[in-house]
Formats: sequence, C-alpha cells, structure tokens
Amino acid sequence: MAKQQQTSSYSSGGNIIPTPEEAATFQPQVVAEGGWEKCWEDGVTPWDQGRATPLILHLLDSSSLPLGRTLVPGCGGGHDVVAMANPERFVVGLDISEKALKKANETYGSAPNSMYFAFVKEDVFTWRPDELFDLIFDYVFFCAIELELRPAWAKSMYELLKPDGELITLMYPITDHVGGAPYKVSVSAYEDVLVPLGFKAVSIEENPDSIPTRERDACEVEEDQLIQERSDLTV
Ligand SMILES: C[S@@+](CC[C@H](N)C(=O)[O-])C[C@H]1O[C@@H](n2cnc3c(N)ncnc32)[C@H](O)[C@@H]1O
Repeated sequence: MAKQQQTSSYSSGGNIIPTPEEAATFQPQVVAEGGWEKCWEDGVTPWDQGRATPLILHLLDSSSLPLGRTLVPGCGGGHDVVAMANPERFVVGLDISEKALKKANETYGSAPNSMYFAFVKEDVFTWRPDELFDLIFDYVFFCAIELELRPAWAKSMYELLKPDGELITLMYPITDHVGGAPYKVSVSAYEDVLVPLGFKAVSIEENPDSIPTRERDACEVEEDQLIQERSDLTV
C-alpha cells in the first residue's frame, strides 16, 4: 500500500520527479508486469515533467535548435514535441503506448500549432518512414530501453536521420546506480554504439537547465547534452 501511494505520487500530475535511483526501485516491476502500456495505464510515469524539457525551451529561445523534420522517439506525454513544432519544424512524436498518445492528443490535440506535429503509434526499432529526419531529440528513451537494445537504438537513429542530420540527446542519468529502467548512461555508452555507425560528436556540454532532481549538485546526477551528427564518411 505504501509502495502504491509512493508510485502514484510519481505519476504525471503528482509533480514529484524522483531521482533515477528512486525510479529504478519501482518502475522496472511495472514494465515487467505489463510493458510501457501498463505504466501509462497505472499512471506510473515518474519521468514525466508535465511540461517541455527546460533545455528545449532554452534552445528555442536562443534560436539554436535546428529546423526541419524532427523526431522525438518515445515521446510519452508529447510535451517536447509540441514545444518544438512550428511552421519550419514539423515534429513527429513516436511512442508504442496507445495510452500515452491518447493522453498527448487530449492535452495538445487543439494546440494552436497542432498542424505542425503528429503523434504516431509505432516502434522505434522497426518504424521506417519514407521521409527521413533532419533532427532527432532523445531524452529519457535511451536510458529506458534494455541494455542489449542499445546497438539497435543507434541503428534506428542512423536509419531515421538524413545523412547530414543531427541527433541531440540529453544524457541521463549519469549515475552509478544498478538496474533500471532508467539504466545509468555515460558518454562512452553513447559513443560505443554511435561511433561505429559513423556518428561524430559535435559538442558535449553540461546541461545548464536540469530540473532539481536531475542536477549534478542536487543528487550527484549528471545530465549532459550530447549533439551527434550523422556522417556517412566512415560508414
Ligand atoms: C521513460 S518514458 C520517456 C518519455 C518522454 N521522452 C519524456 O521524457 O517524458 C519512455 C517512453 O518510451 C516509450 N517506448 C518504449 N519503448 C518504445 C519503442 N520501442 N518504441 C516507441 N516508444 C517506446 C514508452 O511508452 C514511454 O512513453
């Protein structure tokens, strides 16, 4: 009962974003029981900020977010999808959970910019649209998948991006905790799977806009921004 009360306060709307160590104590069990759909059905969505990622808002404010066709893999509640969408940046939010996308559509279906985004129920690992993407923004998706799927994640990023496309990923959580999801990440965890495909790191920077429970100083969680460029030269 206590556990149920605890997990429900971590659902979107509960406004408590747990540390990755806390989330790793209950989220894996829900995923194991019924997959991501069950997380959404039970409201166990401890990753959901209920709003766009502050870094995205910062990049938008400073006009430093690339334009063009954009993908958010594992978009969940769709906050980043809608924040980024405009006449020059059509954004596709992809998720395998019907419930997640129902919620996203209920929240944002009548947003004034709704003609500039779409929510699509597909699997990142198998969905291959006719048109590739200029930009992919990955946040709390790489850390959510099983470790053995990481090479397949990189392959998907490669196959979904245009040859000169850009992958921005907020590397989270850079911790020492065991288990997941969320599983711990590191710069080398990304590079190990991206570099063999020909990605080149354009920049790796500390995220100045981390939310409190994802800040390095607050709980020794590190969250950095990694921008990778797809390059066919070394493939
Ligand atoms: C931890 S949540 C992160 C959601 C969102 N990125 C955020 O930061 O709020 C991971 C999301 O990925 C979705 N997901 C998991 N596996 C997927 C797959 N193979 N293809 C598409 N979406 C997937 C889940 O349904 C879930 O909504």
